[in-house]
Amino acid sequence: MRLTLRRPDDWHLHLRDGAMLKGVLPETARHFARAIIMPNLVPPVVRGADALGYRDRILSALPKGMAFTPLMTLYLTEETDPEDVATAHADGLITAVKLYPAGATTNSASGVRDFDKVRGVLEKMAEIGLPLCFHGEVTTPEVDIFDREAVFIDTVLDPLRRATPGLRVTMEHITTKDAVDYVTGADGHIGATITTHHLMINRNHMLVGGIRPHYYCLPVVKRASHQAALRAAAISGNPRFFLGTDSAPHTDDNKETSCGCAGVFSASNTMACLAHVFEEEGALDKLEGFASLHGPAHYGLEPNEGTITLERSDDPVPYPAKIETGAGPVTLFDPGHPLHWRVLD
Ligand SMILES: NC(=O)N[C@@H](CC(=O)O)C(=O)O
Ligand SMILES: [Zn+2]
Ligand SMILES: [Zn+2]
Repeated sequence: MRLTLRRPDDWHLHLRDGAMLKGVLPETARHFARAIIMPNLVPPVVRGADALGYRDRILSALPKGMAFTPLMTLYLTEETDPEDVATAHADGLITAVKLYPAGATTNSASGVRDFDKVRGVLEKMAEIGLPLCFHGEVTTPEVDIFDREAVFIDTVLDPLRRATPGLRVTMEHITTKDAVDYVTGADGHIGATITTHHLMINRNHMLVGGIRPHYYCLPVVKRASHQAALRAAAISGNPRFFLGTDSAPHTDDNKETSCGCAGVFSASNTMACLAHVFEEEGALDKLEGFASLHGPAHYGLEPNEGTITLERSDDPVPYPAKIETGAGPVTLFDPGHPLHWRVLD
């Protein structure tokens, strides 16, 4: 069986920099035409000039003959200048601004502690129609890590949206039924990305029978009922839900250790995984909307002209356990069962 789709985009991607960038970029560019590039480098991509430099480094790292458009973002800090953001937007340099609550995830130390301090930037963004992407978890020490997304919705997101009418928002890598329900029911311009791995695993996969560091990411995978809600949203055809892989490479050294980094690297086999999920759900006809159409519509862009074709075989399709990068080996997401789909060249 074959399935042809508009060429997909990845609306949440970490490419890092230097040797890691060189190693992981082809894995995404092989299947995806565009991606929203996360700005959580060290130091982060804060000003328009930083985004310009980073975009150049990405394009220089792209192997000859591959086509790929990085859609750049700025990392919101309490010092971000609304005018710098507006200029970067007017120059066509950035597609969104990314909000990390300080301390919520990998390289988020320069993020926002006091939301009043970014009010001016958010108002400017609402005025010029520039979307805000955010990592939606509170960092309050007393709040259980499995509850941090749901508490963020009630205590940060909803008040922030009410205080900034017209702000276009993307809730990144949603992991709960609470988020699905909020995004489904909210007024105004709102969308949510869902990762490949949150559709395929829940916390039992990470913790039963041994701890699997390559399944550890943030927001952490939740119980099976939340996974089911994410699957239902992904196959619903609701244009508010679309693919953001959150493919987030860390070297094996940094994952397989007593205090491992958060992040799942899934760029290479994401499309095979998604075909598996949508087939399992009897919803292969909804995959194109999720991976290729809803994201561009949310960001006000045209879908890609090109296509990719997926092919199903009865025999499992092999894929590498890890990729070698100049920064070290990076383990690829393994859903824990065979995959039968491949993207044809
Ligand atoms: N998702 C993750 O677990 N990690 C991401 C950061 C993020 O997207 O929160 C990373 O940069 O490694
Ligand atoms: Zn995040
Ligand atoms: Zn991410």
